[in-house]
Amino acid sequence: MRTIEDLDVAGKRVFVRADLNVPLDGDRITDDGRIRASLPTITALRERNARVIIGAHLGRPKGKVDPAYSLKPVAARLGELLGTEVRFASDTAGESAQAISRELADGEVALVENLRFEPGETSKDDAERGEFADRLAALAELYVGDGFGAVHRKHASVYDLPKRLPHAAGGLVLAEVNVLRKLTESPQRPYVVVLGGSKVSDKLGVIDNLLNTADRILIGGGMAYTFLAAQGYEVGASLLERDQIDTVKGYLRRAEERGVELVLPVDVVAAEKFAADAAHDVVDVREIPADRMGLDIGPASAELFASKLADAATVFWNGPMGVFEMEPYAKGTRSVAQALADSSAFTVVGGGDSAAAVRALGFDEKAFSHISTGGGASLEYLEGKTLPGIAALEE
Ligand SMILES: Nc1ncnc2c1ncn2[C@@H]1O[C@H](COP(=O)(O)OP(=O)(O)O)[C@@H](O)[C@H]1O
Ligand SMILES: O=C(OP(=O)(O)O)[C@H](O)COP(=O)(O)O
Repeated sequence: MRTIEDLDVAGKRVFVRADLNVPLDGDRITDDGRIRASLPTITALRERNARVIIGAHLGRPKGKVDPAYSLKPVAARLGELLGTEVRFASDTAGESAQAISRELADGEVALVENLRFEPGETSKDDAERGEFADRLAALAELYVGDGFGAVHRKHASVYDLPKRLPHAAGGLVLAEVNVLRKLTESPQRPYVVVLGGSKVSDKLGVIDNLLNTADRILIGGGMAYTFLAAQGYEVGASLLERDQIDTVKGYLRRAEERGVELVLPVDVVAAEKFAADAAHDVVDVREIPADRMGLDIGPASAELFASKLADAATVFWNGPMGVFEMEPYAKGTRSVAQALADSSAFTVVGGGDSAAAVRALGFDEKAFSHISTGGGASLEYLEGKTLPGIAALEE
């Protein structure tokens, strides 16, 4: 892949696709890790007198303008971290973005509004995505792909735009790929993968391939309930991908055939509703009440998972074990993070929320070998898949 050193950026408008998908509480950014991770590339471009136009997404607004998903607070935080004003365009590629891109001086920085406000960004239709990519291409002369957390998405700004402009990979994408490559080439064994979180339908598919590479897979978080249901347990009101139960039964079978240990929770924290102050109890997975939802793994599961991590030589972890944002459901995530922090294994934590969780729970980033900005992106990279956002940069 070309790097920014290979581009002549001075005086040019450079569109940087970053991943600034940070957790928010209202308009307050609760973890700015992804913004910080984007700084080195932006700074390197500014130092070389580029005019930097950043494009990114926030959440999943589904092709419609929704003020709750505005990137405006992100522009403000980015400006604070860079120590310079970040001009904010109130649209993605419309009048506001065009005017700002024309006015930008060398070394200045702008951020356009949430790219997912446009249906063309995420469309499955090549022509619709292409049309939006054309409009984005008109904002700049060069493209830098640096949004590692979104490189697994075949989206206009990730996949189609670099086909329209001379392009290079940013430092973050290069750094992430360098670390993750170690896990795909010859991971030290035992190699343990820990999966959790809430993007269950997105991430279930990776298990198929992980069964070829991992020695042990621990499944917690919202991911666990489809597995528990596949084993015949009632999961009450917990997160469940009902139409994936048969697929998951296949994973359970194949894991056994291949000698891969698939470890599921044995107890969970079952709450009356999705709230910090809801009534909640630890229950055995065989006894989840019909009107309760599992919002964390229980203490016996936390201990079991820690024991399954103790002898690991390599660990990849994506997805919190519970709703760590609410204190009553943070213990499982804390205990997995502690097991990784105590381990002498090569440990990689990936994902926007997983990275935010280890920081929010007070862990020193240095306790882990690498904290990746991408969850789904890392998982798909580990599967050995060609990721659209990387393939486009390699062309
Ligand atoms: N049992 C659960 N039920 C519902 N949500 C959960 C559960 N466990 C974890 N979560 C949620 O999963 C979210 C993170 O999932 P995901 O986006 O897949 O992870 P990442 O961003 O690290 O890739 C967190 O906001 C967390 O609250
Ligand atoms: O948060 C992200 O991924 P992650 O939760 O897998 O780490 C990325 O910004 C991609 O977002 P998406 O999964 O809505 O495409």
